[in-house]
Amino acid sequence: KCYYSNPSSRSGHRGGLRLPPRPWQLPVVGSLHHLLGDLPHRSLRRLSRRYGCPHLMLLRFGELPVVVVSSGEAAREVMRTHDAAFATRPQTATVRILTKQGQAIALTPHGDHWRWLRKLCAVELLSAARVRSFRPVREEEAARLVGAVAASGGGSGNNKLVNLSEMMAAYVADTAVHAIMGRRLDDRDGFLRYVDEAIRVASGVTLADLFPSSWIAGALSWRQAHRAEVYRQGLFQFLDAVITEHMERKSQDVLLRIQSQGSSQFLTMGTIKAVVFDLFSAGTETAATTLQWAMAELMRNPDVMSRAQAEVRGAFMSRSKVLEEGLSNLTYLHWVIKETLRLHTPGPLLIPRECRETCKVLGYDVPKGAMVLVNAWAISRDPQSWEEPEQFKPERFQSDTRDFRGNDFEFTPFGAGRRICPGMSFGLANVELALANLLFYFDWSLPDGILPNQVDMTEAMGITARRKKDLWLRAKMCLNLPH
Ligand code: HEM
Repeated sequence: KCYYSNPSSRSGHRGGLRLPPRPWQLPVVGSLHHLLGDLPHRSLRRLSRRYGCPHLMLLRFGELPVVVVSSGEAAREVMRTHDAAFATRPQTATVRILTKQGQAIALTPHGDHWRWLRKLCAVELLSAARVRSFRPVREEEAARLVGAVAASGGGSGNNKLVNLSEMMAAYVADTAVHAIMGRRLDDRDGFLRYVDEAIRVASGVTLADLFPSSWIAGALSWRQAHRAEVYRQGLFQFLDAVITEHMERKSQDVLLRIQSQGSSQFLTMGTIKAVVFDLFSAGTETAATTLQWAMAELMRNPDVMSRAQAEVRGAFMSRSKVLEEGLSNLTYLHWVIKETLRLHTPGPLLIPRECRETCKVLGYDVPKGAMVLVNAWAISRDPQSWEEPEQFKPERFQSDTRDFRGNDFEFTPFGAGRRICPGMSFGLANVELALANLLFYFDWSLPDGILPNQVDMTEAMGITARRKKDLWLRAKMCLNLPH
């Protein structure tokens, strides 16, 4: 225990700063050993509880200071009170390689380029009017999802197991691409492989990031850098083909229209590709993950499934199909989605931020340059803020008016402040329509021999909280498909 700092020195004053408390550290690696063996958001919650750091905790990954935010109170300070000071993103070596040819939005530092693209999202790409205009695309893709489930085992009389995870991921990818580019991709599976790889590559931290002062670490990082470079080149070739074909068809796509008018210095061809991929990837993984957990929770909680299904069928039975304009009346389904986002926050640590200037948070100094991780997953399961936090109970929202739109800091699956997700309405519209359709047309059951409380809820290793195993279910069609 020779490296254990005694409790009184754990929130030390150093260089005139009152730093947040920290668990014991090892020389060189700092706090990294604390994260071994479990998912990052789970390890960080365990650490903050064990070492009595309920709000803020200071870690060190190699030489890099990392501040972890674990309470709604501290999240409010970071994403509202001092939002401007925390509105930039760390530029790791991998991020620099990935954004060499064009900066998009999610990983881009705070500044004019990012501000301009956010405005473009708010006004053009993801505005409420634009999201409404995608309705025919969503309805077409939701009908295809229902058709695909019926064809692969859910048709009447047929009751085969279907890989619902795979089908929902395909639906979400097709909807995002179809809406943004005007049609589906021929090579959707190739695209999904790039998204998968993007999340793995972008979340990688190299030795050079951990030990910026060491040339040896820099030299040893070449292999990771090379892998990121090869990935970037492959991705841009793929996007070249997609965008060239798109331009040849002269689609009136917003990004290309603005670029052809030369109305901004920021919108180079490299930026267009990067933004298109940012929107595809940010919109695909998160919404697919939400749908997969929602269906898994419904299977684990048959009473919730019955109530949600009764609501959807009651609302649409007379019209024999699900219509988007009726979705806003489905209060219970909306609670189911909220509860899914609370328990299974798709980005459990949001996207890392960086402190731009030393800043006082709840009496502690967060040093300039520190990476800041908001553990939104732990905060939305915090027993100080939520009753029975580990239980899936959509009814809690009957009396609890907290929402995920960035004003309730105990519940921020879309982040908050300047960096809040600009695709929230688009993502939710995709999730709601698909879920309503799946519950309307089919009765669902588990594979033989599996009881509701045995549904596997293991999360996969990584920075997103996706399911480790695909969800295989039996679908029995209850209503005829509309012609
Ligand atoms: C259920 C669906 C979704 C969830 C849970 C989600 C969640 C998030 C989160 C947690 C962040 C980081 C916020 C922060 O750092 O404070 C984010 C950022 C972002 N999201 Fe989403 N997202 C979803 C859907 C979408 C969709 C459909 C799109 C676009 C098509 C999108 C585009 C983006 C972009 C561009 C950013 C970066 C914003 C910036 O850095 O300024 N997201 N999202």
